Amino acid sequence: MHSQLKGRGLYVITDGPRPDLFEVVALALAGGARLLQYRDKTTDQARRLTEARAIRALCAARKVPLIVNDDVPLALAAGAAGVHLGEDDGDIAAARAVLGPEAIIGVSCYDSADRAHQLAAAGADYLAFGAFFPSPTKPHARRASFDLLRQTAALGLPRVAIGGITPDNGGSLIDAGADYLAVVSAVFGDPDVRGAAARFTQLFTTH
Ligand SMILES: Cc1ncc(COP(=O)(O)OP(=O)(O)O)c(N)n1
Ligand SMILES: Cc1ncsc1CCOP(=O)(O)O
Repeated sequence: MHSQLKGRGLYVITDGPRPDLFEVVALALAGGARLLQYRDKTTDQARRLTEARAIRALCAARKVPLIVNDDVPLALAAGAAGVHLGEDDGDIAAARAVLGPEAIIGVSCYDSADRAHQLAAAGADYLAFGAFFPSPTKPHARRASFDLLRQTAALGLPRVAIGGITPDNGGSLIDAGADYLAVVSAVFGDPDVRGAAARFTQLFTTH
């Protein structure tokens, strides 16, 4: 188990540019987020690097690992703790060769226990499953069942749940075995970002 992933908690994910990006990231961290992913699908590489570096500094102040979505070169250039890879984002060995043995490499397993087993054997540091609920951020995301969390417990890796997670439904995923709840809209779409993050954080004390 990667030393920076031993706990449980809220994993917040940004969703593209916004004028108050640094402010809302700081508020999510103040609300107790334990992992932060920089996710920006635009092609403005210069802005993406500037933002990722600034967010890395915010994360460092709270000792929260920064994960970059999709983009290994950006993760390296920004000094991020790691990268999140989906099925179109290259393999774990290639990312590890660039980012080094200490990097956190997380992977999307979608709705597949087989994929989770393969990627665990290939050296993934965490396994993400979902979407568990309809996602406002990614409405066409594949749907996953709660059983997947139970079926993959024996792999011994942190399991991340994603997709339409709210403070009201998140507890059920923790009860089913999720170590981290990955959230975009229910944190960054809430007018009270810090309060929303704190409600998720609180779930891990009651579940
Ligand atoms: C924690 C976490 N889980 C799943 C995803 C989705 O990754 P991917 O399948 O690559 O899809 P995009 O994020 O690229 O739309 C994620 N980013 N983070
Ligand atoms: C990136 C991603 N992959 C599956 S669902 C999702 C988006 C999650 O966002 P939200 O928390 O708003 O449903």
